[in-house]
Amino acid sequence: MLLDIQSLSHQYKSQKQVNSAIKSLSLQIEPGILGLLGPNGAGKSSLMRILATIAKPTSGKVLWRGKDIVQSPQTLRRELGYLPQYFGVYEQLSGFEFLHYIAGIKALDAAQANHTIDELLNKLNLTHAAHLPLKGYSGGMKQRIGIAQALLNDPKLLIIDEPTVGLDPQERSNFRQLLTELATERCIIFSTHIVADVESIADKIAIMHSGQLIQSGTPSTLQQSVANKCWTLTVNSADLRQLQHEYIVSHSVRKADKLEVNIVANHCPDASATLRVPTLEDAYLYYTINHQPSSFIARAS
Ligand SMILES: Nc1ncnc2c1ncn2[C@@H]1O[C@H](COP(=O)(O)OP(=O)(O)OP(=O)(O)O)[C@@H](O)[C@H]1O
Repeated sequence: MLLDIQSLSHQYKSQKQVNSAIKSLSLQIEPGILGLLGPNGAGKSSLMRILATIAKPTSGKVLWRGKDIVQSPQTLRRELGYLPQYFGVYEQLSGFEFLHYIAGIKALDAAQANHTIDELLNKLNLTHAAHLPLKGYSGGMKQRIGIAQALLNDPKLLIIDEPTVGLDPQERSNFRQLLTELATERCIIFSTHIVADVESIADKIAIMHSGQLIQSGTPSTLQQSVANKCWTLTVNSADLRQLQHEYIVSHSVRKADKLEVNIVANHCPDASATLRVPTLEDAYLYYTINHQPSSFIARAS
């Protein structure tokens, strides 16, 4: 296994309080795409910063190829690409200049960097804008420059934190396609609170809530684990609010003067409700709202 997270905890301490952002989290990560899902404040970015060797854990260990990343950060950094949640660029530089600047920081060989930058600009559809200042780039183009800088050293661990924020639907779709192409023989950790971003591309999903890992598994394992809890029900529009109060409503569609509502619940919500095929969104909502212990899937399967 490439990345082994062992009982990791992280606390932010201020004069007045201690905030536990990660609580005894263990996870083993193999090559492929890991979708790290969780609501705002779940601890995803804190975990990403530790994995990127920018922050040190309060306790626990992370091993990369068997080596502790706090004791030997360089072993990981040589093979790491990181796109943080808030990625700033020097707006007056062109895409080409910016990538050269980052290649310098990463101490890459200059001739090799030239070649790699050309390749990456081409792969990320940015060749046409390579010599234009970054201040004229769209959100999607800047995000692609962010990915390009993370890929400069051909990383074996690529960490991307909420990369699709600000992208339009076409750019999101292109971005997912790109990640699928990049996923062979490397670990990609993709953090997001948007299930649709990862459900079609992730090999494995990990769900965080309140600093804890509450579930992990393949998308289909997670979906199957809620198979007997996903119901469809047709109701009057006026009943929706009450249903939302009582149940997890994952989706609703207007059908003539009625509403077809998807509900996730442990028991049948109404005699007229029928079971339906579960989605990853159902599983995500079920676990984050109910906050089940991580042994649940093992018991359910
Ligand atoms: N620098 C900090 N100082 C104090 N508390 C922090 C700091 N950074 C994060 N936190 C807290 O740690 C917890 C986890 O935050 P984190 O940003 O890791 O979550 P997240 O899942 O990435 O959420 P988001 O998607 O909103 O960024 C939250 O309660 C947050 O307020």
